[in-house]
Formats: sequence, C-alpha cells, structure tokens
Amino acid sequence: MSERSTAGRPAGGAGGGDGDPPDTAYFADHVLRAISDAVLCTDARGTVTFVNPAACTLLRGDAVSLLGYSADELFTLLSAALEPMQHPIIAVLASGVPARVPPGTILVRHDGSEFAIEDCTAPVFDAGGALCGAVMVFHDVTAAHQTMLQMTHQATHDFLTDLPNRALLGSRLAHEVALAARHGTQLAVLYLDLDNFKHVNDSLGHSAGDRLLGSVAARLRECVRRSDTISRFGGDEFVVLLTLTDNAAHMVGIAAGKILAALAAPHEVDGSTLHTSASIGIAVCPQDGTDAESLVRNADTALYLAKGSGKNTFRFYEPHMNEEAVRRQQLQSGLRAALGNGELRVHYQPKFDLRSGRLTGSEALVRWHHPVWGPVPPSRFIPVAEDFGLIGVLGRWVRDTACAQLVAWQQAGMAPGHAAVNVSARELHDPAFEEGLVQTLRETGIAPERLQLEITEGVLLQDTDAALAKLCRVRDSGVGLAIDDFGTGYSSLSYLRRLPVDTIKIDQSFVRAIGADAAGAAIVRAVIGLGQSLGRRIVAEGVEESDQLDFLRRQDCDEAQGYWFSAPLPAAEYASRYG
Ligand SMILES: Nc1nc2c(ncn2[C@@H]2O[C@H](COP(=O)(O)O[C@H]3[C@@H](O)[C@H](n4cnc5c(=O)[nH]c(N)nc54)O[C@@H]3COP(=O)(O)O)[C@@H](O)[C@H]2O)c(=O)[nH]1
Repeated sequence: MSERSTAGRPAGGAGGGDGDPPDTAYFADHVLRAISDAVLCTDARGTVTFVNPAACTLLRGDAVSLLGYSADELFTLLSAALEPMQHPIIAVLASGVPARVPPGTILVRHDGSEFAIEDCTAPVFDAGGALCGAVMVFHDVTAAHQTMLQMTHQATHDFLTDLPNRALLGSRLAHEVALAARHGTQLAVLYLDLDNFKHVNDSLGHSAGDRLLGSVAARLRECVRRSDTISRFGGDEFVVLLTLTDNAAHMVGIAAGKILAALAAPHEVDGSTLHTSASIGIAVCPQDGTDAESLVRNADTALYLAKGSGKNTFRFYEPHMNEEAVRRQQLQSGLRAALGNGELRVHYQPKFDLRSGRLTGSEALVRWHHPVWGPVPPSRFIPVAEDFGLIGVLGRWVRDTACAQLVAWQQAGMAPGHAAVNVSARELHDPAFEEGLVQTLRETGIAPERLQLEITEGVLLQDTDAALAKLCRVRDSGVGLAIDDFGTGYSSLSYLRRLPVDTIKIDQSFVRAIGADAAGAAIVRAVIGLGQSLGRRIVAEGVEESDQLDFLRRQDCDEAQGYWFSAPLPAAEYASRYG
C-alpha cells in the first residue's frame, strides 16, 4: 500500500481523468493513512506486512523497523490482571473469527513501555475463501484508563525505584525466554544483592538505606541497554535481564564487572558519602534453564555462592552449585539446632610469651560435633552462620562460654591469662554488638582487660569511620583488641596506624613460609618490625616447627601459638595441662 501512497495529492487525483471519482483503492489507502486508529496487517503466518502511520507512532517504529517481524515480536499483551495474554493476531489466525481484547488490556512494546488498548482483530480471506492474513485495528485508550494504568503501574513497579517488580520481571522473562527459544538466541539473568546493606540501614537509618537503593537503581540503569530489564526484587535484591540477541554470552561477565565497578563507586546520599558493593549470580538461557523460574532460581544459587566467595564478585551458575546450596541449607538448620542442644563446644589453644616462656592466655575456638556428620570444621559453618544471620547468637555464646570458663579457672586458682575470641565482621557491625559485650562482661564477671577480641582486617572494608569509632569505644571499655590473620586482608598501613589494636597476629601462612623461602622470612621480619615501631604486641600463629620458633625468637617476636605448643584443647584437658 505504501507504494500506492497518495498522501498530499488533492482528493480525486487518483481517478481516471479530471472530474472522475477516485477509485476504491485510492480511498482505502488515504483513509488508512489519515485515521488515528493504528492498523496492522499480517500474512497467514503472522508476519507483519503493513502498518499505517498511526501504528508506527503507537509502536514507536517505522515501516522498516516493524515490517517483516512476527506480530508477537513487536508487542505483547497483558490482561488487566497482568497475566500474559495470547496475541490477538495469533488467536484470530488460529480461529478464523474476529475478536476483541477485553477492557483493561495493556500492550507492552518491545522496549518495555506500555499503554492501554482497545482493538478489533479480524481474519482476512482471499477471493477463494482461504485465510490469507489478519488485520488488527487498535488505539491507545490510556487517557481513559489513566487511573487503571496508574494502579497497574503500582502493581508492577517498585515504589522506591520505579523499576519493574518481581511480577513484571517474571512476565518479561517468560516472554524473552520464548523469543530466545524461537530465534536460537541467549539471554542472561543477573541476580544482584548488595553486600552489607543491612548494616547501612541499621547504622544510618532506613531513609539513608532507601536513598542508597535509589542511587543503585540509577547506576544500574546506566550500565545496561534500554531494551534490557532491571527489576527490584525487594530489599536490596535486583535482577537484571540481559538479552543477547547476537549470542554474545562472553559479554555477560563484562557487563557484570561493569555493574560491580559502577556500584562500588562512592554514593552521595544526604550529603554523606556511602560505600557499597554487590555480589551477582548469573544464569544463562538456555544452558542454565529454559523457563523463567529455573533461571531466576539458578541465578540466585550462583549469587549465594558469590557471596560465600568473598563478595563484590560475580559467579556463573554451575550445576554442582545446587548441591552446595542444599548442603549449606542443611548446615544452617543443623547449626540452628546445635545452638540449642549442646552440640557446640569451645576449645582453647594456649599462647606463650617467647621471652619468658610464660602462658599469656588462650584463643577460644568453637567446635561442633554433629551426631551424624561428626566434627564440622568452623571454616565450614562460620560462613554459613554469617550468611544466615546466626553469627550474632553463635559469637555471643562463644564469648559467654570463654569468659565464664576463664573466670572459673581463676576461681580454681589457675593463672589462665586472657581469653581471646574471634569476632567476625558481621558481628561487629551489628548494632546490638556493644550492648551484648557489656552484658557478657557483667554476667560472667570477667575483668575487661582479660578479654581480647580478635578481628580481621575485613571489618574495615566498609563504613570505616563507624567501624573505627566502635572499636575505639570497645578499647576504651578496657577490652583488648587484636588484628587477626594480619597481612591477608586489604588494610593500608595508614589504617593500621589508626586502628585501636594492642596486638597484631601474623597469619599462619606467613609463619609457614618462614623456612620455605627468603621472601617468607622477610615478610615476617617486616611485620614484626612494623608492629614494634607502632608499639603493638606481635603474636605469631600457626607455629608448627622449632625452626620457625627459633626465627621468631631471633626477630624478637612477643608471643606465639600453634601445634608446636599445643592444638586447641577441650577445657578439661587444657586445665589439666596448664592449670
Ligand atoms: N567468628 C568466629 N570464628 C571462629 C570461631 N572459632 C573458629 N573460628 C574461625 O574459623 C576458622 C578456622 O578455625 P579452626 O578450624 O578452629 O582453626 C584454628 C586453629 O585450630 C588453627 N591452628 C592453630 N594452630 C595451628 C597450627 O599450628 N597449624 C595449623 N595448620 N592450624 C592451626 O588455626 C585456626 C586459628 O585461626 P585464627 O582465628 O586465625 O587464629 C578460623 O578463621 C577461626 O578464626 C569463633 O568462635 N568465632
């Protein structure tokens, strides 16, 4: 019809000679171009063969970008209840009878924008009576349905960020999965979760948390194409749907890295600068799932593993991850039960002054003996406790037990020195931590200077000022502080100078390297020198050999612990050896 366009010609010009009435085709063409209703025609397979200007306007394209596509690639329909609907063209081509969409139907363009429509779709038959196509006439009734659309928008979008919510993401994902299957293309689901968002909420308040989420949403929008979908799933969880029309699956990792970098840049919120990071789990269709539900589930599983592997990182889904996720769930419920049924114990590893040989204290290390699984190492269940929010209760139990034990030993006439307990970064950031510590001191009667908290450099990775202030308050209460696993984290030397710690513990990996090469010995020598010049006490951990001990003594290291002296021991055995 476009070839027969007569737009701009005076009416009557398409007839025979001057004064002849215009022919029917001319009128039809003119009417189709002039009317405000959108008209879209397809062939019998549903491929678009004609669109009038009103259809181009409504579908935001031109003839070149719309013709030749299957009608359901140009737009999809949602019912008033937001359920995906059968495309009217497909329905009419299948039934051969005219149809109308019900009131409240929403047309969703390929770019995700939407409007309310009224339509009439009819089959077209050729002169021989065979079905040869369909015609859909429709118009935008958004104005009439404004209120309804507003409600629809609210039901499908997150109120805080205005991003599509879980329901809308689900229907878009289902649509994209179907398209990908038809065209043999891929798509990726990126499940993203902010690291330590709870801490921002707890320490700075929910309004700061909300603004941070708004800033995250804005950054995400900048990172992806308009045709991709970003959705807020609730809380600090977002899902990004990347369509990979050119099958560029290798680009997904690049996109994930770009998102992580964008989110890690400082966020200006209410005049203050906030730092955050995110973890991302990725599932790619079709290899990791061929329906919306399994893709989101597998991306979530990969996210879980990404968080467990250090955060601010992304992981692609791998089939074995499901087994790992199940194992972690089992550990979580087992640990929850263990916290109440006496399966947990605390073992104590002695520490010695390297000059006098005197016992200076012990490190309390939690042990779990499960009735069926046997001993479960802390390196396995501590991260699970952290991820499932059990670390606060667990840490408090270890501190209470170790402090009560130390007091009991003192009362029995022993000179047990101090009790050192590990405090994970998550525990320390908990607003209830300080109050819990005060309760432990009060309830067990331990003198604050007899308790030492071992923290890792990781506590300073985020919210440095607040973390430092909290550590200063702990130190001011008299409780000792040690930096654990020193050298394995990311703290700069200027952080170390500001840290209110009395003790630096050299990580056992460096101690192990003392005899291995010159570099290992040099690192230990340097850390001891650094600690001495900063006036900190240096403890070497993981000492297993006499050569290591001799070296540490020569370097004037203050204290040491490790299997050379003793493995961590149950309380009774510890008392009989060191009492
Ligand atoms: N937040 C909490 N973390 C805890 C608690 N209890 C333990 N942990 C942390 O779990 C990690 C593994 O601990 P564990 O299996 O107990 O291993 C400790 C020692 O048993 C081990 N060790 C001690 N001496 C030696 C040695 O000579 N060689 C050798 N190979 N290993 C040795 O080292 C671990 C001590 O670690 P550290 O805390 O860094 O001093 C570990 O990260 C624990 O911190 C808890 O209650 N809360």
